[in-house]
Amino acid sequence: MSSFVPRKVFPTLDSLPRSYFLGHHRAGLDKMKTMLTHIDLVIECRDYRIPITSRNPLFEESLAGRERLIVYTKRDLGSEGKREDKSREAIMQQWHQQTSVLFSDHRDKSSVRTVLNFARDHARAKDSLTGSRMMVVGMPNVGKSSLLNALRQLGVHKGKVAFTGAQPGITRKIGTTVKIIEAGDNSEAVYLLDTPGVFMPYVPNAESMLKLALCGSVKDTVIAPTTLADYLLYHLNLYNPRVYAEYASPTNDIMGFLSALARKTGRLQKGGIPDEEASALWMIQRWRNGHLGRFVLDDITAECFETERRNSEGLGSSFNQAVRADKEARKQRSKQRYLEAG
Ligand SMILES: Nc1nc2c(ncn2[C@@H]2O[C@H](COP(=O)(O)OP(=O)(O)OP(=O)(O)O)[C@@H](O)[C@H]2O)c(=O)[nH]1
Repeated sequence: MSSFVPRKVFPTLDSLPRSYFLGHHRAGLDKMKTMLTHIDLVIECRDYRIPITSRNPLFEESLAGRERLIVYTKRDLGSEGKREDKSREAIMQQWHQQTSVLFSDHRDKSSVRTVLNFARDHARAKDSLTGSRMMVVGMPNVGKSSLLNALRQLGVHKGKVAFTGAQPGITRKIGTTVKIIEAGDNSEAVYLLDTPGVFMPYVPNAESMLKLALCGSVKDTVIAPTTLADYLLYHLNLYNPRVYAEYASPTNDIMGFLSALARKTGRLQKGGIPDEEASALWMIQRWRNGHLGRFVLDDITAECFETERRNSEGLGSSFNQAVRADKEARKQRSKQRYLEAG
């Protein structure tokens, strides 16, 4: 153990796909824009484990002009309830001086109550006779529907209305508004609208794509599971290699690690050959469920958010290019279909 040296950087993988902007993402975003005039508050969810990488600049461009609350979801998966969490969260608060910021774990009533109270106060301040309408937005699989269900459960004591799931793309269309707060003495009812997750048209670099994939924002078929597992192993080693002590000694060798994991967990193919791909998927799932350490993948410093924001502003033309390329590809596909139909 004392001689083990974790990798300090992960190799750049230029061949990784860097787009995942699907048809229902575009359609969802277009619809959100048309509905914006009827919305009093946009609740934007970002993943606590990748607070910088899960920021989608499209929301800034498309949903500008509405008051926004940023909720960092899945806090339980990125924090261990230690003192460092407080200082990390203080920095994250500082990033958004003009915007309110909250942190949530959909199973933790006190954090859900904080979001509910914010919504109630916002509605009271607006003082509308017809109630207040809010919209929850965010990247795929960030936890929007889970938050909506938790708010409804706590606010009006009603069961789950929105489907949730471990893979992205469960919500495909904007649903109907759901009541999360009853009308009371001092305020009208509050309604919340669930929306489909929207991915960014073009991810600025390969490492960001790995982070988004690891946190479940893209389907598990987009990046090879062994590549993703290698990226996770790199982070596990930086965090604490002892976290996987029951499966293997500290190592930077992903295939050796996956073989050991396959043998320990019985993931073997015919002839007793370790099934590395199945083991990679299992390892990723373990981490996503909080069983292989709870930590944040992005660097959290006072400056890094601003640097990232400036960088993504510089990428404006790439975003537009990606959108144009996507439009062109769709045009070509429909032309092809038309020709095939004869
Ligand atoms: N541990 C933990 N898991 C969460 C939390 N919020 C959501 N999840 C899980 O994350 C997964 C995705 O949650 P959803 O609510 O379906 O995410 P979504 O943003 O609505 O997903 P899309 O339909 O793709 O837009 C599910 O497996 C949830 O159980 C959280 O606060 N903590």
